[in-house]
Amino acid sequence: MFSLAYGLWKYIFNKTEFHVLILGVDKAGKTTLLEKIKSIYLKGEGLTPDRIVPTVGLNIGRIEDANAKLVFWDLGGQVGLRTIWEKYYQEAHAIIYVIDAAAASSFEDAKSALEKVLRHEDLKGAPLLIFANKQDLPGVITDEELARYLQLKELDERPYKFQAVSAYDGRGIKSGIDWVVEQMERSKRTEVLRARAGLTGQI
Ligand SMILES: Nc1nc2c(ncn2[C@@H]2O[C@H](COP(=O)(O)OP(=O)(O)OP(=O)(O)O)[C@@H](O)[C@H]2O)c(=O)[nH]1
Ligand SMILES: [Mg+2]
Repeated sequence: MFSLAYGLWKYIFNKTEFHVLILGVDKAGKTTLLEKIKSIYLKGEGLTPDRIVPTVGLNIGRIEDANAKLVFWDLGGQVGLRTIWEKYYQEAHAIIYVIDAAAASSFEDAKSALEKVLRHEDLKGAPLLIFANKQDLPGVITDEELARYLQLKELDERPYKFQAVSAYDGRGIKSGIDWVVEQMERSKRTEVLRARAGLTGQI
């Protein structure tokens, strides 16, 4: 009886856990964003930009919002480290792709790396949030301009959104996260990952 009641309690009150993969070329601002996300959602935790170094391994961040637990995986974007990205694809519910909107010289690299990500079978149907980062800098391009520049046909195969953000002042981050949570909650891919894990509401 107790286990039945406990099972029901867990079913009702346990929040779904989602895995969000943060990708993008080196210096796009992924780790700075992750630390800003932590400081927004965990009230005060999170490193300041001056303490962040280029990522070689994996940074993990965990937050909770009203309905969901989110686990962020932030990987290194240097060319030699991008082969590691695909090891995380199968388990990811969604992708946040970060672009330095102030560095026109990085756009081509960012575009071709994103094309490769979107072509990968293991990410089929995963919602994609594209952050046009560094909006606090002069001369940045907007999220709409970035969308026009990228023009990827692979985008049509999944829910996607462009969002202007700054990992320094935090603008745009919360509405981006709200969007990605909503997408993951209703995503067919979430059902597939859940079925694979063989657990209800536990992936
Ligand atoms: N002005 C400004 N600078 C930023 C912003 N986000 C990141 N930066 C700076 O951009 C540089 C790279 O930031 P990182 O967070 O290390 O970039 P990354 O994408 O994690 O880089 P890798 O780990 O090498 O892949 C650092 O000097 C950051 O302080 C932002 O929103 N505004
Ligand atoms: Mg990093």
